[in-house]
Amino acid sequence: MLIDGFGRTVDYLRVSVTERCNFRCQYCMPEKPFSWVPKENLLSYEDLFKFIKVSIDEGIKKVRITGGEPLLREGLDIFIKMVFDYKNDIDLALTTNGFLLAKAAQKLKDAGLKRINISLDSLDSSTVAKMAQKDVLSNVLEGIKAADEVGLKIKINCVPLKGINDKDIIEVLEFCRAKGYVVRFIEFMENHHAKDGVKGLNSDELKAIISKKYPNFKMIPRDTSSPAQYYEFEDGYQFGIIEPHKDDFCAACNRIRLTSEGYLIPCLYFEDAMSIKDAVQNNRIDEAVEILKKVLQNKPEKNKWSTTGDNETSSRAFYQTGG
Ligand SMILES: Nc1nc2c(ncn2[C@@H]2O[C@H](COP(=O)(O)OP(=O)(O)OP(=O)(O)O)[C@@H](O)[C@H]2O)c(=O)[nH]1
Ligand SMILES: C[S@@+](CC[C@H](N)C(=O)[O-])C[C@H]1O[C@@H](n2cnc3c(N)ncnc32)[C@H](O)[C@@H]1O
Ligand code: SF4
Ligand code: SF4
Repeated sequence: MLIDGFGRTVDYLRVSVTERCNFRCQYCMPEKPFSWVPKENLLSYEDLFKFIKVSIDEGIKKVRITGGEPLLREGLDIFIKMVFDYKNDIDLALTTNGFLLAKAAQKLKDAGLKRINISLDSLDSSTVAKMAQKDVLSNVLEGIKAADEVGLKIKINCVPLKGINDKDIIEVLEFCRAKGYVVRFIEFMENHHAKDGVKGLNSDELKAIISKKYPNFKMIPRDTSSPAQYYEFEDGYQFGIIEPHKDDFCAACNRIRLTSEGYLIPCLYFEDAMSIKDAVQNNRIDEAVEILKKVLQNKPEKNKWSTTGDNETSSRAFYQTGG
C-alpha cells in the first residue's frame, strides 16, 4: 500500500501520454506553447508501462490516461492493452476532449478501457468554438455517441466560465441526464497558462443556477475515490461538482501524476516533481519505487486555491500534468 506523508492512501495514478493538444481551451492552453517537448524526450509506452506495473504491485488500483490530448499519441490502444493484460481488474480510464474519439472508440474498448471522461463545455457550437478556439462540437458529439455505442461508461467534464458558457449549464446537465451520463462541473483552477481575465464559477454559484430550475437536489456522502462531490435529483440522477477551492478538498487526495517525460508530480497545484525516467529506462525498477515513495512522502497537504475569491495562481500547466 502507498501512503503519503499525511497518512493518505494513494491508489490512483494519472498518466499523461502527451502534452500536445489539438484544442486551445481558454482555461488550459490558449496558445500553442513556445515549444513542445521533443518526441525523443518522451518515455516510450514500454517504459511508462514498466512504471505502471510496479505501481500496481505497490498498491495502485486506478490508472487514468490523460494529456494534453491522449488520442493524439499513436498506439494508445496498444498501451491500454498492456495495462489491461497485466491486471484486468484495474479501474482503467481515459480523459479526452473527444475530437478523435469516433474512430478510436471501438479499438479502445477492445483493448480493455472501461471508462471514459469527455470534456464538453457547452452544446452551442459557437460557444464551444470560442472556448476551444476551434470549431469542434460536432466531432465531439460524434465521439461521445461512438463511445456510448461501444459500451464505454461515460462521464462528462464541463468547466463553466463567467460570461461564456455559464448560460449553458442547464442544457449540458439536461443532455447528460437524458443520455444517462454523469456530468461534473469543474471549478476553474487559476493558473498562469490560462487566458488572462478568465473567471470560473464557484460551487455555490453553480448550485444557485441549477436550483433555479431544479430546487430539490441533495448532497450525497462523498466518495473519496473521486475528486467530485455528488448531488442527487429526486429522480435519482446524480451530477458532480469538483470544488478544488474548498478547504477540505485535498483531505481525501488519493492520487499522483506521471508526465509523458517521466516526471512524478505529487500535486496538481505545485511545481515539485522528480524524474523516474533514467531509472525505468535503465531497468532500475527498485530505484523508481524509491523515487515514488520519496515523492509521496513530500506530497503537499493541500493546494493554495482558496475559498475567498482572492485566489493564488498556480504556475503548473494542466496540459503537462494531465489535469
Ligand atoms: N485540484 C485537483 N483537481 C483534480 C484532481 N484530480 C482531478 N482533478 C480535476 O478534475 C477534473 C476531472 O478529472 P478527470 O480526468 O475526469 O478524472 P477524475 O475526476 O479523477 O475521474 P473519475 O475517476 O471518473 O472520478 C479535471 O479538471 C481535473 O483537473 C486533483 O487531484 N486535484
Ligand atoms: C488537461 S485535460 C486533458 C485531457 C483532455 N485533453 C480533455 O480536455 O479532456 C483534463 C481535464 O482538465 C480540465 N481542465 C483543464 N484546465 C483546467 C483549469 N484551469 N481548471 C479546471 N479544469 C481544467 C479539462 O476540462 C479536462 O476535463
Ligand atoms: S483542456 Fe484538454 S482539450 Fe483543452 S487545451 Fe487542455 S488538454 Fe487540450
Ligand atoms: S490539489 Fe493537490 S493535494 Fe489537492 S487534491 Fe489535487 S493533487 Fe491532491
